[in-house]
Amino acid sequence: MRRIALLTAGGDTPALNATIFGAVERANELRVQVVGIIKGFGGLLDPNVPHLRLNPLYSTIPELDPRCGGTILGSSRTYIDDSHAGELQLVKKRLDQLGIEGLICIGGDGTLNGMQPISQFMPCVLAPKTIDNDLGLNYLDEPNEWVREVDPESKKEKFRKLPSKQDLDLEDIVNFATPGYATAVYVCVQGVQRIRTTAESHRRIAIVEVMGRESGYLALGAAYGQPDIILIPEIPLDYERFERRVRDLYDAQKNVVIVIGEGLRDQDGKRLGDISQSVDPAGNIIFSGAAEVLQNMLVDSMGDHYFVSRKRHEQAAAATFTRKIGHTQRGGRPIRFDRYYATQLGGKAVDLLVQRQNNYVAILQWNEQQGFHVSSINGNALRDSWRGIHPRLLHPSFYDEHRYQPSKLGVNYLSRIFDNAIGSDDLEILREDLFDTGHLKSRYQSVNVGIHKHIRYLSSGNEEGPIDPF
Ligand SMILES: Nc1ncnc2c1ncn2[C@@H]1O[C@H](COP(=O)(O)OP(=O)(O)OP(=O)(O)O)[C@@H](O)[C@H]1O
Ligand SMILES: O=P(O)(O)OC[C@H]1O[C@](O)(CO)[C@@H](O)[C@@H]1O
Repeated sequence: MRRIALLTAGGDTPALNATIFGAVERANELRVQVVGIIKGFGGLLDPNVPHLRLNPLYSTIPELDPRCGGTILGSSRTYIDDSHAGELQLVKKRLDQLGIEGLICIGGDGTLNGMQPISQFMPCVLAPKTIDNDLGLNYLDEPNEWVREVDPESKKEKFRKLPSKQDLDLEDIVNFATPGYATAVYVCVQGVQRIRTTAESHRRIAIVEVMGRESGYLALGAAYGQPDIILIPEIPLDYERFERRVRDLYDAQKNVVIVIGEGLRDQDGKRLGDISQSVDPAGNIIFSGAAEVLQNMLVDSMGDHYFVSRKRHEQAAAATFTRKIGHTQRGGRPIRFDRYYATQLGGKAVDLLVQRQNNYVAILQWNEQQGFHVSSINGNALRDSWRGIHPRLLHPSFYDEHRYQPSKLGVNYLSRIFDNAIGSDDLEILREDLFDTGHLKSRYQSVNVGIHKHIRYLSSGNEEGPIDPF
C-alpha cells in the first residue's frame, strides 16, 4: 500500500492527535503516504473533499503534536447513508481520485458502524477512541445478547441489551480501555474533589454530571474523587432508596457529593436528561440535564422543612446544586496512559491496514501475564445478528448498586488502568506551563490556522482522474 487516508469521527478526545501521530510515524517507517480527511465522514461527503498531507517526504508535519488534545483533522457526526447507493459511489470515486488504497477511521462504536459500508469497497481499519470507553465487548459472545424490538408508539426499531449471561473475567474483555477515557476520568476526578470542599463548607448536596450517554465507565472512574454516591445509566434509579441514602449521609456529614452519568434512567427506562427530542446527525439524543432533573426531585421530596429543621439552609433549592464536568472532559493534554497507548494503537492500525486486514479493529488488551498490549479483532465479531455494533455497557459486576460504588471487581478493573496512568511530565507541565507569563503576553495560536494552510481540495485537481496530493 502506497497511500492511505485517515479520518477522525464522533466526539473528540484528548488522545486523538496521539493516535494520528502513532499512525503517521508508523507509516513513515513503512514508506506509506498518509492523507488526512477533514471533519470525519463529512469530508468524504463534501464534493471538495478537504484533505491534507500528514507526512510529506515521509516526515510528520510539525502541527501534529501527540501531547495536544483534540484532532488536527477536525471531527463530525455526519452520517453516510449506505441505503443511498449513489452516496457510497461518490465516496468511492473521491477516494479513488485521491489515489487512496486504504482508510483508517479513528472513532468509537458509531464510527465502526459508519466504516462498514466503506469496507465493502476499500480496506478499512478502526483505531479506537472515545472518552465513554464503550467501544469493545465485555466478552466475545456479548453481541448475541442484543435484541431488536419495535417501539409500539413510534413504530421505530430499537435495540435492547438482555441481562449479561456471563460472569466477567478481566482477561476476556475486548478492548480493555479506549484512548481518551483515562484523561477524561482524570478531569472528572479533579472536578469531584474540588466540588467536595465547597459542598462541605456550605453544607450542600452537589450533583456532578459526567458524560457517557450509554455507559457508566466515566461515572465509575470518578470514584477516585470519593463521591458518596455514583449513579450509572445501566442501573435504573430506585429513587426512594437513593433519597434515604442522601438523607443519611447529609445528616451524618452535612454535605453529599453525588456523581451521575448523563444517561441515567428511571425505573420505567426513561432517561432523566432526555427531555428534548433533538438528535445530532449521528442519531444520538442530545441530553439536556439529568442532574437538574435529579436536583428538582430532591428539592421536591426533601422539601425546605428538612433543611430548615437542621438549621442548615432556608430552602432546599439553595442546599442543592448541580455541575456538569461537560466538555472539559474531552479537551486538553492527554495523560501518559492515553498518549502511550493511543500512539501504539495508531501504529497498529497502519500495520493491520498494510496487511490488508479489512474491517479490523486495533484493540488494547490486558492480561496478568503481559499487562497491556495491542492486538486486533475482526469488526464482524462486534456485530449483532442484525449486523449493527452497539456501545459496550458497563458490566453489572463492576458496580455495587447497594453501596453506589465500584464493586471489588470494578476496583480491580480501574486500578489496572489508573495505578500508573499519570507520568511525571503530566505533573511537571503544571509547574512549568500553567502560569507561564508568556501566556499573558501572547494570544492563543490555534492549530487550525496552521492546518488550514495545508488543506487542499479535490476540485483543484483533475476531476476526471486521480490527483496526486503528494
Ligand atoms: N449506525 C450507523 N451507520 C452508519 N454510520 C454511523 C452509524 N452510527 C454512527 N455513524 C457515524 O459514525 C460517526 C461517529 O458516530 P458517533 O457520533 O456515534 O461517535 P462514536 O464513533 O460512537 O464516538 P463517540 O461515542 O466517542 O462520540 C458519525 O459520523 C456517524 O454519523
Ligand atoms: O460534543 P457533543 O456533540 O455535545 O457530544 C456529547 C457526547 O459526546 C460524548 O462525549 C462521546 O460520544 C458523549 O459522552 C456525550 O454525550
